[in-house]
Amino acid sequence: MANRVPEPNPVVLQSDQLYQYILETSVYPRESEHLKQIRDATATHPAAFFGTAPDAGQLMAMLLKLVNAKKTIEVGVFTGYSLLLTALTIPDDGQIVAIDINREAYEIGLPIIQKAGVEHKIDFIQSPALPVLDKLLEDKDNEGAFDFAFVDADKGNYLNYHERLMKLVKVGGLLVYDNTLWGGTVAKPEESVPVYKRQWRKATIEFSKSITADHRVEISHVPSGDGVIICRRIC
Ligand SMILES: C[S@@+](CC[C@H](N)C(=O)[O-])C[C@H]1O[C@@H](n2cnc3c(N)ncnc32)[C@H](O)[C@@H]1O
Ligand SMILES: O=c1cc(-c2ccc(O)cc2)oc2c(O)c(O)ccc12
Repeated sequence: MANRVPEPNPVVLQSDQLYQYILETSVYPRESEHLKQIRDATATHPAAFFGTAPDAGQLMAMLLKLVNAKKTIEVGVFTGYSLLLTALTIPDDGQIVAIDINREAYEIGLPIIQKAGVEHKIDFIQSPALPVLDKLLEDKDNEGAFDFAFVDADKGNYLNYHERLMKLVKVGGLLVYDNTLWGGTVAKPEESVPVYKRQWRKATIEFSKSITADHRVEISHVPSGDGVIICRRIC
């Protein structure tokens, strides 16, 4: 049913119809039943727009497969769309450290994650993410121990997350950041952007600039969903 409700085009594709075309021809037909259920369960949430865009999710699943990700970190879980897709994609003995300040939203998706039979792969930690990442780094065994990280939380902290994740993710591993086009506002004059969106717009532009200047990673900035920056750690 949720497939039939037009999704807002989070970015500046040529038209909403084009975004709908991508979803209906390439994304929804391949989306697992349990992921659909999480979208349905989230649809009436006042912050339903928080959920990772299904097209960006499909890209993420492809990346997880390409690097044979087994051990991952997720910062920003909400109701669990990106978390469930990660859990469905990594092997049965894979492991996800999933961090969010809000457990209430996670509990909306949790029964679906349980039905999907992948809860055993998830270590959900209710906390601000920075202290959790710092705690992980206190154990030297965690350095380079992760294959993949996905960040979809407070945009002002992306660079702080990046510095820590660069130590936790192995050379050759991927760090993926969501909302890097911030609804297309990054390319608009500040005055034309609603005031409430300006702070995250500025943080997003600064993050993007810093990542481009960071030669420890190869990057690709993809206009999928609300924009995704993919970083591959090279040293
Ligand atoms: C956009 S939502 C994540 C969406 C999720 N990836 C999905 O697919 O549904 C952002 C989440 O980040 C969480 N968050 C915000 N600030 C945080 C912080 N400092 N540490 C951990 N989580 C945080 C919020 O509680 C919220 O659930
Ligand atoms: O509208 C939003 C807002 C956020 C957001 C802002 C501040 C935080 O501390 C966490 C999250 O994230 C969003 C998001 O990830 C998305 O895909 C769409 C909209 C928003």
